[in-house]
Amino acid sequence: MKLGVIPGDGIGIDVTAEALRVLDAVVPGVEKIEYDLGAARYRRTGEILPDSVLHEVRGHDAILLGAIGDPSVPPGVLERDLLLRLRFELDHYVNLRPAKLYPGVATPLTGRPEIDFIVYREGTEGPYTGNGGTLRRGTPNEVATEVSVNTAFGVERVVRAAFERAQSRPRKRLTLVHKTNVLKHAGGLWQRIVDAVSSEFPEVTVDYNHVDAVMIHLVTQPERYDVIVTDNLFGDIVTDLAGAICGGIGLAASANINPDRTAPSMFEPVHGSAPDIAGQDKADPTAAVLSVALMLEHLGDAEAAAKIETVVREDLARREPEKPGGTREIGERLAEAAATR
Ligand SMILES: NC(=O)C1=CN([C@@H]2O[C@H](COP(=O)(O)OP(=O)(O)OC[C@H]3O[C@@H](n4cnc5c(N)ncnc54)[C@H](O)[C@@H]3O)[C@@H](O)[C@H]2O)C=CC1
Ligand SMILES: CC(C)CC(=O)C(=O)O
Repeated sequence: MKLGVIPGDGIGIDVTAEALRVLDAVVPGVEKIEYDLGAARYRRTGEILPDSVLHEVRGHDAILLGAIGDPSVPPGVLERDLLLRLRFELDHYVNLRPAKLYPGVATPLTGRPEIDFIVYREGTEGPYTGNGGTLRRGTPNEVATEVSVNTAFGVERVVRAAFERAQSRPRKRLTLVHKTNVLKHAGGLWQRIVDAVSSEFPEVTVDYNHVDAVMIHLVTQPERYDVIVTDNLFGDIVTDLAGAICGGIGLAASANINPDRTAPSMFEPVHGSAPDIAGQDKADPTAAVLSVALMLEHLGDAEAAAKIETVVREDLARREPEKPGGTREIGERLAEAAATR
């Protein structure tokens, strides 16, 4: 396996080191090429993602990414031209984000809700494409537009992938999340495509929730969800809340998948670069470690993926909520447990 590694910025660097420690313990000998991309390179050279690097990255079996974004760089520059460019150029149209409450993990919700759902977030369209513009900038009459791009092709392929996943899960339930009561053009397209594709999956129960209602249901009845399919922006927001109810954003893993395998898929935690705790041994590396498990599963090594998930599950069950350990300590614990399994 040839792995491209982009630690990126802030805690991306901290958690990636621990994710690789665990990978090495489970699958020794993986060839890793590390890329110096992110704020440091940008400050030093002005480069964000040179075409030559993008070309090289394409040749890997998978990419492991930490996080992108740094306060020393104007907001969005690296996020758009590095992270989103990778997702778009490598056609990561499924952003798969599992939300699972592991036994023993404290949730801010009352009781012991059952939480085990997966979000299929469209990854190449929506309002993240940069379409739009500004008129009369800096004047009282300034106009700003941010266009949400939704193509029938792009929506259908992620909807189909979500149905296939729902079909394979015991509950076989798929929820479209959108805002069709207001966003009639894009929402209408999503709804029509879900309706059309549903006829191919008669065993899957389909329903629909407005995204604002999902914010309520995730807190009051998270067990109602099995597979959620939604657009790029709604999926980004829904999965931060999903992380928070499952014990914290430091546990939330994510996979940017190119299901057609025309380019490598990219695995990264849901969280960002967290400059407030970067370099302080405070970041929980578990999300990055679980992202490695998603990567191994995608690459066909289900046994190694299951081993990582088991080790994480056992560690979470034993962790003291007030003293989970530092970034390195958690990484070492997980790697040691994985190596001796
Ligand atoms: N995929 C990516 O690379 C993403 C990058 N970003 C970028 O990251 C930077 C910071 O963004 P924020 O909005 O602050 O989001 P963030 O996810 O970096 O941090 C939000 C809060 O969660 C905490 N947190 C995050 N990860 C944690 C971990 N592993 N362990 C413990 N606590 C953790 C942080 O300390 C902070 O209080 C920005 O530049 C943003 O654009 C944001 C989200 C995703
Ligand atoms: C471009 C990213 C900063 C957006 C984000 O939060 C994400 O997609 O995970």
